[in-house]
Amino acid sequence: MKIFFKLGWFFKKERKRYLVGVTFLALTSIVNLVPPRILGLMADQLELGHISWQEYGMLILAIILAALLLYGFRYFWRRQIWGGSAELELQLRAKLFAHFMEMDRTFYQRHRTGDLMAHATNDISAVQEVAGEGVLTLVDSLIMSVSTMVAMIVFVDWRLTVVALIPLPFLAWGAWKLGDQLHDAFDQSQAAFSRLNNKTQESVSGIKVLKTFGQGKEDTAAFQQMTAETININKRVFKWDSLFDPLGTLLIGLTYTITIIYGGLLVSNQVLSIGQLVSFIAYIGNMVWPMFAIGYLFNILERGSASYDRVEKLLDEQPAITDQHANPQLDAAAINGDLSFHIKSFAYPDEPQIPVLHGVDFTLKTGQTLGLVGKVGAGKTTIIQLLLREFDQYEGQITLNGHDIREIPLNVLLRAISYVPQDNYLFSTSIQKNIAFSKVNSAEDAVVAAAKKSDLHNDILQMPGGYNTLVGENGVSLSGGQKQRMSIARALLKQSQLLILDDALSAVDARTEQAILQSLRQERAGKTTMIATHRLTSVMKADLILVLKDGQIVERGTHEQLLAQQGWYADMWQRQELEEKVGE
Ligand SMILES: Nc1ncnc2c1ncn2[C@@H]1O[C@H](COP(=O)(O)OP(=O)(O)OP(=O)(O)O)[C@@H](O)[C@H]1O
Repeated sequence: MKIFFKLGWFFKKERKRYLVGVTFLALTSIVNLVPPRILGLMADQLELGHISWQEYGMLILAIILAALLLYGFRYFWRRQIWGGSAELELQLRAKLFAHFMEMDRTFYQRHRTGDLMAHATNDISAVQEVAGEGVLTLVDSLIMSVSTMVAMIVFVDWRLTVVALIPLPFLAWGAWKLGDQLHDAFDQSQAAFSRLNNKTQESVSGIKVLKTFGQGKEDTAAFQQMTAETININKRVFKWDSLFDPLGTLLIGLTYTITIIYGGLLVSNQVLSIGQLVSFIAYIGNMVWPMFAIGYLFNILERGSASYDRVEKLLDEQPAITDQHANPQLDAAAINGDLSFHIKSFAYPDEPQIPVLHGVDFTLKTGQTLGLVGKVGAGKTTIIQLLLREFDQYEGQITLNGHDIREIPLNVLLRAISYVPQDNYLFSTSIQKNIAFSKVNSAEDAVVAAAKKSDLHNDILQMPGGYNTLVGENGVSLSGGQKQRMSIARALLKQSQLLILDDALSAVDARTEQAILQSLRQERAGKTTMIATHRLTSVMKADLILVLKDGQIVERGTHEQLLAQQGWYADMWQRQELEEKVGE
């Protein structure tokens, strides 16, 4: 029952809807008492043998009228209560999705995609059932059982009612015991479902890798094992359910037996008429559903409660990156490309004892280009991530136009930056929409211009539907180089103060790279650009090049200055030049 309190905020908000729904539900239960009473009256009249056709017709008419009323009442409560549960589903889903959007990347490192999907689907459905089926079952069974009991006492006999309903408390006891076990079992079952979801998601996403490594059989076996484990956990739920259902049947049977023995005795002693006994037996029929409903209700409520706890736990997680220190006065006009970066030390939150950056200091003026080079794992992407505010807990300060980036509202900061990451993501939609994603409602001309600047236009024209070709999961596959250039087109369309390319040209050939860099230089004149790369030709024209090693700047200068220093850069330059020549 706790779940009704947990969902108090929702029922309060939707109280009008639920009041109307519950009223019609109560009317339904009360009208349900009429047919058994009429049956009893008919039986009495038949026994006495003096029922007229007219009386008979009136009674049948009353039953038809009751049936029609029941139809109308059921329609109204269904509309209200099912509508309420759909509303809860909508609100919870919207809340969860907004939360997902707000969370930073550490949240996505803690929770896997399949797990989050399980929360957004299975758990929310279980909670939604509480507001629909749960409310219905609780109210209906309560009103129906109480009103039936009153009808049994008023229209038939209080002694028969007390004796016949003796088995009921045992059922309540069974349901209470069941509830205890179910909460725990459902919690484990939902967690197992999350794990299974994760496994499915990972296997489907990684299907190409699985197949190329010939791991299909092994993965299928691992999946089967996980499914078996999930089913075993679910069996605990079935076990408790299976123990309860036969108990209900047994106790109902007992009620009928008691009624026939004791009710028969009362009829033969002329305390009751045959008609009253017929009504009573029909009333027991009305009690069957509420009796079973207890177990069913506990099932819905415990399941909903376990799922709601899981959803709440997720919603309670706070993003580490917030606008807590933001100055709302700072808007896009306050930001330019003057960047200063002073990081004394930074470590990733999951490995706080290992500093990844130390003593990284540099400044860039609007319009300048920065090159970040260095070995794999040197810290290039980490520098970019700090600028994008993916992590905040560093010692030092990063400023844009003199404002600490933590004081710039996050949406203003991110709008001022175009970022081309190492791994590209394509949405399942057209090429046009994939490019225009960075600036929705862009004119077609602007999209084409961005594609031309990133040397993608001719490739697109050769695709079956041109700019309308579908890409992503449901569409054609693009080559690695095409994906990278699409990502660059996206970033260029945004025309922001700062453009960051993180190893964004690694999959294109040297000639294409130079063509793109050339158009970038024209496009980005007067704006700041950062290029992290392994290919030194990408940064040779940069105003400042930083060579990173183990999170520290080991060399800095222009291309010519670095060549003159005869260090890692000069060495790498020679090697890459040689490789190029050998390649040719
Ligand atoms: N999320 C993370 N949590 C913990 N450590 C991380 C995380 N991301 C990166 N690292 C570590 O930080 C160091 C710097 O990584 P980073 O990705 O910045 O290097 P990089 O120079 O961009 O490398 P690459 O050229 O391969 O892209 C590496 O040792 C890496 O293992």
